[in-house]
Amino acid sequence: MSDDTEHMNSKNAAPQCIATNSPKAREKLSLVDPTDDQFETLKEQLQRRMSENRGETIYELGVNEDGGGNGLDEDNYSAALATLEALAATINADVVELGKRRVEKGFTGQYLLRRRVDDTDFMEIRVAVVGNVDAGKSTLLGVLTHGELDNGRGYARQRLFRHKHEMESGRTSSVGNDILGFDSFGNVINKPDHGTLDWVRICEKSSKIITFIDLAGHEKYLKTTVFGMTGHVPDFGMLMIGANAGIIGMTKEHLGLALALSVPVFIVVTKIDMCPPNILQENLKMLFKILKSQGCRKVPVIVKNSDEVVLSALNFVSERLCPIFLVSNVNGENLDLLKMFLNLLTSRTEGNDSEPAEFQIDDTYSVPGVGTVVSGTCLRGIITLNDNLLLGPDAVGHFLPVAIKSIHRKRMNVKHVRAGQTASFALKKIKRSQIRKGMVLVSPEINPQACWEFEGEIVVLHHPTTISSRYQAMVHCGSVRQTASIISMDREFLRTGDKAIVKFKFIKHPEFIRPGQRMVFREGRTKAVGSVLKLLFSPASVQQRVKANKAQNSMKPKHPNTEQKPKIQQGVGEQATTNDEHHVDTTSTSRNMKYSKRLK
Ligand SMILES: Nc1nc2c(ncn2[C@@H]2O[C@H](COP(=O)(O)OP(=O)(O)OP(=O)(O)O)[C@@H](O)[C@H]2O)c(=O)[nH]1
Repeated sequence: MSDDTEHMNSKNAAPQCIATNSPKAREKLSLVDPTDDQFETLKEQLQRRMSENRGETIYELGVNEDGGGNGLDEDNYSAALATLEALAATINADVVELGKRRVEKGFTGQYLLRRRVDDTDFMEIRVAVVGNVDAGKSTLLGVLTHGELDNGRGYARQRLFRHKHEMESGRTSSVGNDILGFDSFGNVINKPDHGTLDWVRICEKSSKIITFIDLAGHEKYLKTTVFGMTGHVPDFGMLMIGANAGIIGMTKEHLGLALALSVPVFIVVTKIDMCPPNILQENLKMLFKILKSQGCRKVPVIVKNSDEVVLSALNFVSERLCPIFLVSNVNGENLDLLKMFLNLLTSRTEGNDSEPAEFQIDDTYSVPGVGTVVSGTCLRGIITLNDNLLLGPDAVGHFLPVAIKSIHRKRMNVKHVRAGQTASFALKKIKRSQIRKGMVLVSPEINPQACWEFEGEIVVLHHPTTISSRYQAMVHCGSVRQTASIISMDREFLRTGDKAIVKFKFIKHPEFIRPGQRMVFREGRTKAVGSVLKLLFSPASVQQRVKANKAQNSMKPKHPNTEQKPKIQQGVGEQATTNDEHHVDTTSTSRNMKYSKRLK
C-alpha cells in the first residue's frame, strides 16, 4: 500500500464520512441473516441515511465500525448482499458494486445504493472548475460531457465556447455551465446528437447531475471567477493544473480562493501524455508541498485505482483530504477514475423543506414570449410553482411581491426546486430592469431586511501598502457584488497578514446578506477574505438615508416600473459616492452623469 492510501485510511482524514456512510457492526451482523424485526430496523436506518445523503449512500460489507475488518466468507457475503438488495428494493433504489476484495477471512466490498427518481427529479452537485489559462479546463469538460477525446489542439473545447471572442482567442471569459448526468447505476447519460447535448433528455434520464461551473483562467477575468465561486454556490472546486506547466499564474490564487470560501477542492493534473516524467514528478512535489503547507493544511492523495476513488469520495467532504487525478484528455488515461469520483460526490447543502425559502439570483434574462427570467440557487426551503415570494432589495431596500410563473431546472420544466438546487424562474409582472444580480427571492415569512452597513471579520491576504478607513473595494458575498467602503475598524491600519473586525458600508444600494456568510473583499491584487459577523441598522444612519432617499426620489425622473411598487419592507437609501481614489464604478458613474444631464 502506498503512503497516499495510508493517509486515506487515517482517522483524521475521514471522521465524518465514515461515521455517516459506513454501517455499524451490528448492521453488518444482521445483514447476513436478519430477523423480520431486524430487517425493519435496517430499512429505517437505510431510509434515514438515504435522506441524509440526498437519495444515496455507500454500504460496506465485511467491515466493522473503524473501517477495518476480516471480511465475510463466501456464503455469508452472498447472504449479506442479498439482504442489501432486498432492502434497496423496498425503497426503490439500485445497488451497484463499487469494489470487492479478498481479505484475511473472506471478502469485503462497497456498494452504492442510489434511489431511482422520476424523470423530473435528479440530485445536483455543482463543481467550480478553476485553474490557470491553458490548464485544459474547457477541454476536460468537452471530453467529459461529449464523450470524445481531444486532439491536443483544442478540438474538445470548441463545443463549450459561448462568446465569439472566446472562439477566436480560445479563452474562457464567462461563467459557463456544462452538465454530466449519471443514472442510478452510475452510467454516464450524456450522448451528444450531432455534437449537441439535449439537456432535457439528460435530466429526464439522470439520477444525478454534475453541473460544472467553468470559470475563466486568465487574471483579467478574476472578477468573474470570484463571482462564480461565491455567487454560484459550488459544492466543490476542481482545480486544474497542466502537468508540464505546473503551479503557475492564477493556480495559487484560485486554490486560495477556494480555501477562503471553505469549498473542498480536488485536483486534476492534465496533459500527462505530453509531460516528461521528471517534470511531472517535480511539479507534483511542488503541489504536495503547497497543499501540505500551513496555509492549506490538506492531505494530498494521488488516486490510482477504483478502491482509492471510493475511499477518497467517502472521505473528501471532511475537507482536509485533497484527491489528485493525473489524466490525459488526449489518450483518456485515468478519466474513468475521475468520472467514478464525480459519480460518488454528494451535495454539501443540507435540505430541509420546512424552512422558509431563500433563493439567490445570479443572472437575469428577458425571454421573448416568456418575459423576465431569473436564474440562481435555492439556498433554503422549497419553492413551488405559483408561490408568492418577495423580490429585493431594490435600490432603496424595498422588497416587492412576485409570483413564480414557471420553473426550469437545467432547461426542464419542473414544479419545485429545493435547497442546494439551481433553477430559473419566469416572474409575473416584473421588468428585467427591476432586477439585478445579488437580489434574492425569499418567503414573506423571513421578513427580509436590506442592510447598508455590516460588520465583518477579515484577513488581508495581500495589499501592497496599508489599508485604512475610507478604503473602498468590491465585496463578494453570495451573489452580492458591490463596492463597499470601510467606515471603521478595530485598528488604525491593516497590512498583509493582518486580521481585523471591520465595519463596511455599501456605496450604491443596500443588500440582503446574512451573518456567517463567507466574503471576499478585493480590488486589483488587493485581497481580503473573511465572513459577515453582523448586520448594522443604526437609527441615525437609517434617518439620514431616508432623507437622502426622499431628496433623491424627488430629483429623479419617475420610472414607470418603480412608480407603483407596493412597499412591503421599509428600507433606507443612499446616493452612490464615487469620490474615493480606490473606486470608480463606471456603471453608476455613467448612470449618474446621464441623470444629471437630463436634470440640467
Ligand atoms: N496533449 C494534451 N493536450 C491537452 C490536454 N488537455 C488540454 N490540452 C490542450 O491544451 C490547450 C488548452 O486547453 P483549454 O481547455 O483551452 O485550457 P483552459 O484551461 O480551458 O484555458 P482557459 O479557457 O483560457 O482558461 C488546448 O489546445 C487543448 O487541446 C491533454 O490532456 N493532453
